[in-house]
Amino acid sequence: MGSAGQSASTEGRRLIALSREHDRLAAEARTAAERWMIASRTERHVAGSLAPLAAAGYTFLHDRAWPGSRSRAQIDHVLIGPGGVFILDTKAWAEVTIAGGRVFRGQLDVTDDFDGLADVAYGTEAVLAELGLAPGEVHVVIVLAGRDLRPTPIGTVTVVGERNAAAFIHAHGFRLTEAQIDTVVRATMDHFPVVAECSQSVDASVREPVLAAAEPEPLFEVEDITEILLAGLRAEPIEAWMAFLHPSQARLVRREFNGPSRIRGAAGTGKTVVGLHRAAYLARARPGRVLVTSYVKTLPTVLSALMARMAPEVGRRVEFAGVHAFANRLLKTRGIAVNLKPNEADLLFKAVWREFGIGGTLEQTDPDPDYWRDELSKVIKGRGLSTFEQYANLARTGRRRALGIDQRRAVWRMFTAYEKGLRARGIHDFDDQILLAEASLRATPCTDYSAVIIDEAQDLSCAMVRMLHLLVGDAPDGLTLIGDGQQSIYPGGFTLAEAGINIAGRGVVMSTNYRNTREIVEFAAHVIEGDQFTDIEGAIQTIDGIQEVPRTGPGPRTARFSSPRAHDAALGSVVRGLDGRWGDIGVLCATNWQVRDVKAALISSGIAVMDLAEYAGLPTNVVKVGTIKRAKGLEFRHVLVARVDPRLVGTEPGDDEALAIRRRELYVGMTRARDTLWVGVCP
Ligand SMILES: Nc1ncnc2c1ncn2[C@@H]1O[C@H](COP(=O)(O)OP(=O)(O)OP(=O)(O)O)[C@@H](O)[C@H]1O
Repeated sequence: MGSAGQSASTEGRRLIALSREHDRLAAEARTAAERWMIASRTERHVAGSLAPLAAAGYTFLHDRAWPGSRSRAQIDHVLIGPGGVFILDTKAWAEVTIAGGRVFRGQLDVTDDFDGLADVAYGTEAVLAELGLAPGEVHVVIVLAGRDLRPTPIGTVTVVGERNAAAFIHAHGFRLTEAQIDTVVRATMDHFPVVAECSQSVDASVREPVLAAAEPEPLFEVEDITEILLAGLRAEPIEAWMAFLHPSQARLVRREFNGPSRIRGAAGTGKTVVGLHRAAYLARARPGRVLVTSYVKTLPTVLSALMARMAPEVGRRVEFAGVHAFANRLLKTRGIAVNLKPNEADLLFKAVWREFGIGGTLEQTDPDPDYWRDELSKVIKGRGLSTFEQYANLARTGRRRALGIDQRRAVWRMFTAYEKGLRARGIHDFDDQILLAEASLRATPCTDYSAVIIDEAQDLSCAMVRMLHLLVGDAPDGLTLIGDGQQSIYPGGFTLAEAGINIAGRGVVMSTNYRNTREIVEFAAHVIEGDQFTDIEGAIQTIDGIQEVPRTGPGPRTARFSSPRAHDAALGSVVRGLDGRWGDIGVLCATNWQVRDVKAALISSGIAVMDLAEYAGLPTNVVKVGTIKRAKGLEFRHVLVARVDPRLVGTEPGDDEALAIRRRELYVGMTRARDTLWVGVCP
């Protein structure tokens, strides 16, 4: 009996413990169920709020698996449409505040909770870059359910209220074509698989519950939806390359370089396009500013306008400045006085040339004072040489006249007299400005920049490259040099080794020409055929690889005139004979005075013109006229290269450096043309 009573009591206790365990599990399941129900209601509601986007061409993927994860974590929505790819996570958070770039839920800082999604976006970018999608087209959006909150960027994600989400997405405009959307949708479906239904069997029988149909009120009226759809239409149109690249370009945009790198390639191979995307990518991916710079002072303005359309969200994180403007600003902020007087410096040079050049060994070697001005500016000051020994031993890469020790002594005498003259007058030239900036950065480093991208790097002096290198040093992905030695139009070349920069194993060559037609590429290549030049990588180069040129068009035309007057008189009718808008036409000359004459000729035949010096990349319906130097890096549908010296076309290239540089300049002018090229030759 004793033992029977005992076993009954044990069984009783066991059942009580079991029922308690059931209660605990049931409570847990109820809490979990509530969470899921809230999440599901929230997600469904948010999905409803986004529904107007379907009419605007968006495809919705709901409840997708977290890529590469076995957990049950889900991505609420992935939207793919004309504005790009949007990875959405919905949050039904009650008390949310955003302050100082952080997100708080009540007192709790939850900003770091978004890191996982940022990683998902990073992985998605990599997968879609294989198709050519530019990395900036993948966005992470945190939607706060039921809330009204304007889009607020937090690191690489954007937090937005449910009410504002659809308009925010559609305001990205029409960046992808239907065919591109289809391609991206297919790859995105593979990348974010469907969540496998979880089939936990439930050992319980319950009465079918009767649920009240308590769906929340709709968030939008018809007017709201119309407004959302209009937002997309109002977005600025973009160029094809702003959202979709060639896969090799998209890969290069994201490529990690463990130190300074160089992107090389002939005109029109998309180097600047990659540079711009890379600037935006680096600005998004890391703290600090990104500097995009170039020798041509108008180019950064144009690139900045392109960036504003391509990736408005990176905003002020990417800074565009000509290399002189950058040095000027740096010195100003640091309170270093520069008394820049280029005209007075020119007069001073003329005086020292009269005293030390004319009638001596230098004039015998080359009677052109400009050659010696370049020797001082590009060879000596462009490198910041400070002792005669340095100059005596210098290789003088790319200079056409070999100088013996006596000639070098004579140059050095002229140089020291010039420097003394500058100091006596208390003035600086442009080279001083760079050298001062370099010295200042050496003494007091600047840590504001995480990356520097130099476009048309072949045109910078050695000291300029050294100064820019000091901003980022050899940091991974810090310095990117973009350029083409074939387009080098300033004398006094140097090698990167001289500038203390090592790019071993980090040089990339681009070889597909996206800008010009095959006819234009072949025609322009003819001008520089056999041209040998020393590239900043140090090797003597001829033509940069075989270019693939997918586009074809009409053959370029050459018109020969007996005088500049006859040439200018014909220009008006050539311009009128071109189809399309005047804004698509660029008329390019070698010198400023040719520009002045050509502008006058066009104006007198009733054609509206604008000087390239004032051009800021905005579409205007006027013909752009300017020097080829100003047109560096730019492009026009139709290009008229005007007043071309007959010596530059048709004859064999000699070993004359000045002529070789002018031929390269002509080549640069010709390769600005996308579709048609006209070349006016006159003595
Ligand atoms: N993936 C692409 N798809 C379509 N067009 C492209 C693509 N990449 C570049 N382009 C076009 O080619 C043009 C030339 O590109 P970009 O200006 O980057 O060349 P570049 O190599 O810097 O030329 P340059 O050395 O002459 O300045 C661009 O303006 C753009 O119109």
